[in-house]
Amino acid sequence: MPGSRVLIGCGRMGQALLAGWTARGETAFVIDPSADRAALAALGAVVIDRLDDLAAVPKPLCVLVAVKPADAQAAIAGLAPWLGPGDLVVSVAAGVPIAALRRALGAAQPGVVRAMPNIAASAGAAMTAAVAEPGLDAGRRGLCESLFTCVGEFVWLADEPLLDAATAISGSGLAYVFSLGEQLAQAGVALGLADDVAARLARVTLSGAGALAARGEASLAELRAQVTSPSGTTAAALAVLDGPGGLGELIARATTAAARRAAEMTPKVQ
Ligand SMILES: NC(=O)C1=CN([C@@H]2O[C@H](COP(=O)(O)OP(=O)(O)OC[C@H]3O[C@@H](n4cnc5c(N)ncnc54)[C@H](O)[C@@H]3O)[C@@H](O)[C@H]2O)C=CC1
Ligand SMILES: O=C(O)[C@@H]1CCC=N1
Repeated sequence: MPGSRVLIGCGRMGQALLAGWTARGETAFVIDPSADRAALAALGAVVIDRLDDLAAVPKPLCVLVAVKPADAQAAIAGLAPWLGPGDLVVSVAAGVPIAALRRALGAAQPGVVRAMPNIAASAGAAMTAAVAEPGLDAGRRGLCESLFTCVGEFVWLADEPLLDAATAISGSGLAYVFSLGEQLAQAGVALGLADDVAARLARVTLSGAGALAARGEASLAELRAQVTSPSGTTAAALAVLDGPGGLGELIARATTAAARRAAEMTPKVQ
């Protein structure tokens, strides 16, 4: 890529993305006061201590903002003096709208994208959804896609409010699946299995389901049907899960709460 990648905020999400970039041979400049210099050097990343040092970084800049939502505007505002019309700012901060990012940029006029990846980026298995400002050119759209396709799959969404839905489904969704695994392990213990055996059965079942789903050869409904013998054990369990107050209802309530929370966070960061 011509120009330079700059990562602001190298915590859980930033590090996962950075590892994907550097594995592809991309160099990146990292701004994070808590940066683990040795770990970043091992990845081939360059830590920037003073924003003034950005003056020497080859342009155009492609800036990925991965700080907490409450820190996003301040982090971007600090960078604004070094940003121009040919640059790109991509924020993964949940609930921080493009308008708030644009306000923080002031007179600087880089292209702006808001994206929602997930932490499976650290395993090269992320799902990222994103919305670009209207008019963003194809070159920078492609550049944005490349930030995320090296760690998983990517989709553009038509409207910014849909990002709250994506946050509720794929951004946070891994945690629901892990929670399901925890519940399975606890249920195994209740049925008489030793703790470690129950935990192993649950973990490998989760990863097995993920592996089958990742093949993409069958829909999730088809995969479920393959496990479900008529009048068998799985059918007995699914009758409970599909019943009143069951999994469908719980997931609908949980994802509605997540999407609502993403929308609630918005005014606090403007
Ligand atoms: N953790 C997850 O599963 C996902 C997180 N996100 C978003 O990613 C963002 C980061 O989340 P995490 O990585 O989980 O948080 P984190 O707390 O692990 O990392 C945030 C990092 O930002 C650094 N930081 C704070 N202020 C800064 C500043 N002004 N300049 C440079 N660095 C600064 C901190 O030192 C820290 O290392 C959040 O906005 C979150 O909404 C999005 C999708 C999934
Ligand atoms: O919980 C959060 O706010 C972030 C956004 C999506 C996943 N983690």
